[in-house]
Amino acid sequence: MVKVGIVGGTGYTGVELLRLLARHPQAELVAITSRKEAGMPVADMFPNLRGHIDLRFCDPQEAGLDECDVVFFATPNGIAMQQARELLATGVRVIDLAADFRIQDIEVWQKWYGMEHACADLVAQAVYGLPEVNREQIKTARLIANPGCYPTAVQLGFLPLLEAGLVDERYLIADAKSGVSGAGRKAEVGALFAEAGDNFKAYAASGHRHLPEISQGLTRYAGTPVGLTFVPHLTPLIRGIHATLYARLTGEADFQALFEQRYQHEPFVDVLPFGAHPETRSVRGANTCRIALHRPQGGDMLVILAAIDNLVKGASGQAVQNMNIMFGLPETLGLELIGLLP
Ligand SMILES: NC(=O)C1=CN([C@@H]2O[C@H](COP(=O)(O)OP(=O)(O)OC[C@H]3O[C@@H](n4cnc5c(N)ncnc54)[C@H](OP(=O)(O)O)[C@@H]3O)[C@@H](O)[C@H]2O)C=CC1
Ligand SMILES: CC(=O)N[C@@H](CCC(=O)OP(=O)(O)O)C(=O)O
Repeated sequence: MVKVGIVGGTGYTGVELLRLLARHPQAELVAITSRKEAGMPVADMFPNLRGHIDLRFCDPQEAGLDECDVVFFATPNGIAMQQARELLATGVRVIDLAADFRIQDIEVWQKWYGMEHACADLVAQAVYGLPEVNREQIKTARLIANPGCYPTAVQLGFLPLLEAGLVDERYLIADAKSGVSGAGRKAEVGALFAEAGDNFKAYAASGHRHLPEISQGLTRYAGTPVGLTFVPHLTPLIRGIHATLYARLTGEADFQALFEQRYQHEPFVDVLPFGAHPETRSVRGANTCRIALHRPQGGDMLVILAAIDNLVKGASGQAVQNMNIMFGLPETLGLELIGLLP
């Protein structure tokens, strides 16, 4: 059994980790932290976990995290980087769901995240936890930078085209929409029902902190710097990300076959028939990314549609997928979930 600790058990990614790990046949939850709720039974806060988890939240300082095999940080940006070194030194493996270890260029990270990095040297050791590109490195990783939600959908959508060198990498467009749970569980006016319900808007159109993360990945797959326009939107959904991606073609190929072959052995990427429209509800609660291709009017633009659940393949499901790979477990263990439709 893999002994698991979770720092930040009361946020949306934290409770999603709990939902997945409670039923995971090889995971034993030993510590779940919350500073504000220390002492409270987990199932009192999250009634869906009644009968599945009988632990109480505990303070991070008293959690005994160094006795775990792996610790997930489901905390705001800037927390894992303060504790990772100590945990790694005691042999604990770390999976950070925040962005502390995602960007290799520390100056770029500091600019976008507005803080000084506490352990820049560890960033070089971290493996970016997108199994579809880094599976081999994840197997032996001690520190995983779990990808952001938008970056997961956008990178999986562009990946086969950039690897094949069939699009103009200077003018990529990612038009992405997220549900409100992407903003986390903290109280925020913009996430109130009366603000986000029955409304639709773009935000951070001039620059979102996921831009450097996505660009870093796409540049690697293309083998040359990419030009990306990324505009996120807030939709009145609770869960889900839908990305509409645009790329100008520079060569001809059977694009459908290209995507199907690239993802044929990937358990969590589903390439739909050409011309289909993936829906967020088809992946709600599932660790799946559904992708479909379109070529409007047979022109030279390829449109890729990608849908994920931001809390599952976009966060906690992917984190458990990474744990499975790190501990030599079947990659799909505890993750064979079907989307909740309707
Ligand atoms: N929501 C999403 O769709 C996605 C989120 N992420 C990332 O995952 C991380 C968690 O997100 P989310 O669950 O939405 O966040 P929330 O804001 O909902 O939850 C944050 C959790 O962290 C704990 N926490 C806050 N500050 C500290 C601290 N200083 N030390 C220890 N624990 C702390 C909180 O509990 P307490 O204050 O009681 O200790 C709480 O349990 C974030 O970095 C986010 O960017 C990544 C992909 C998708
Ligand atoms: C809808 C919404 O607000 N989404 C969040 C992104 C989700 C996320 O948590 O990503 P990180 O892990 O990289 O922080 C945002 O745009 O800030």
